This record gives sequence, C-alpha cells and structure tokens, in this order.
Amino acid sequence: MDEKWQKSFPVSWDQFHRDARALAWRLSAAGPFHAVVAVTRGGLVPAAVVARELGIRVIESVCVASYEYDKQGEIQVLKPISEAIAKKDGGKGVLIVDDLVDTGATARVVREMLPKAHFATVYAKPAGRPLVDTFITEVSQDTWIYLPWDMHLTFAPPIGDKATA
Ligand SMILES: O=P(O)(O)OC[C@H]1O[C@H](OP(=O)(O)OP(=O)(O)O)[C@H](O)[C@@H]1O
Ligand SMILES: O=c1[nH]c(=O)c2nc[nH]c2[nH]1
Ligand SMILES: [Mg+2]
Repeated sequence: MDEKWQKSFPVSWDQFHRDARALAWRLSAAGPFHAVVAVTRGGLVPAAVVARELGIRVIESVCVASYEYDKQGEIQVLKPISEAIAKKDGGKGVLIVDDLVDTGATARVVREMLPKAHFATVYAKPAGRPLVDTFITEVSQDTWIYLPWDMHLTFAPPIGDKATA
C-alpha cells in the first residue's frame, strides 16, 4: 500500500448496507428522482440499495476507471451515459451514485455530463467533498477505504505479537 495512505477504514458488508441505507434516508428528502446513474464499478452496489429504498426502477450506468488498485491514473470514460438521460434537461431529477469521492476527479468528469443531477456518495474525503451534494461519512484524506467486495477474511495476529514486534 502506497505510503500516502496512513490510515485504513475497513468496511464490512453489514456496515456498507447500513451506510447505503442511511444515504437513501437522506436522499428521500432531496428528490424526487426519476432515474439513478451508477458510476461503475463502485457505485453499482450503493445504487442498487438506494434505488430499492426509493422505489426507482430506471438505472443507468456511466463506466469510469481511474485507479489501478491504489494508484490514480488518467480518468477514462469507458462508456458514457445513455443519450436518453444525458440529453434531457441537463440531468434534472437524476440521481448519480458512487461509493466514494476521494480527489474528486471522477465526480468532476461525471458532473460535467449531467450538471443539474444530484451527486451522492456513501463516503467522502475532504478534497472531493465540495463536489458531492449528499454523503454519509467523511474520512481524512490520508485514509484508504477498504470496501467489502475488495476484501476476504484473513488471520489477524494477536495484539501482543504486534506490540512486541
Ligand atoms: O475522487 P477520485 O479520486 O476520482 O476517486 C473516487 C473513485 O475511485 C474509485 O473508482 P475506481 O476508478 O477505482 O474504479 P472502480 O469503481 O471500478 O473500483 C471509486 O469507486 C470512485 O469512483
Ligand atoms: O477502495 C478504494 N478506497 C479508497 O479510499 C479509494 N480512493 C479512491 N479510490 C478508492 N478505492
Ligand atoms: Mg469508482
């Protein structure tokens, strides 16, 4: 792991589901929304939870990649938003969902596609926070968020071993 990440914030599936539901609660006061746009891949899971909670059946995707594990590269738009959504009123009434905002580079690119849409993430770091309309939990910029689909159970050495290491 890159040394710029000083802290880690591991998130279990349970915790992620709770946080995505909390996001849906908060968004229920911000709508109504006629469609959800999930920012793949990380946005697919919270988009499903939020769409289920808010009764939204129209789900679109925008496919964006920027990180190779923890290293940020150029933002690549692998698939744009469908014309039916992108061409309609600047995205008014559309809810864009991603798992997290870090530097804000991904959010900036997607916001340009739908300037009037509402942008929501479950987690936010300070540099990206101004680009998000609604989020649930903020973590510091030097924290790496470990999402549940990127993890598996492993042995944890006893605390005493670490203290004497
Ligand atoms: O604010 P930024 O610095 O742009 O970082 C945030 C983005 O990075 C991650 O996606 P990633 O590009 O790793 O692709 P993935 O969703 O397929 O994992 C995350 O899911 C966000 O979309
Ligand atoms: O799993 C992730 N955790 C993060 O903290 C992060 N920042 C950008 N992209 C990320 N992916
Ligand atoms: Mg992503």
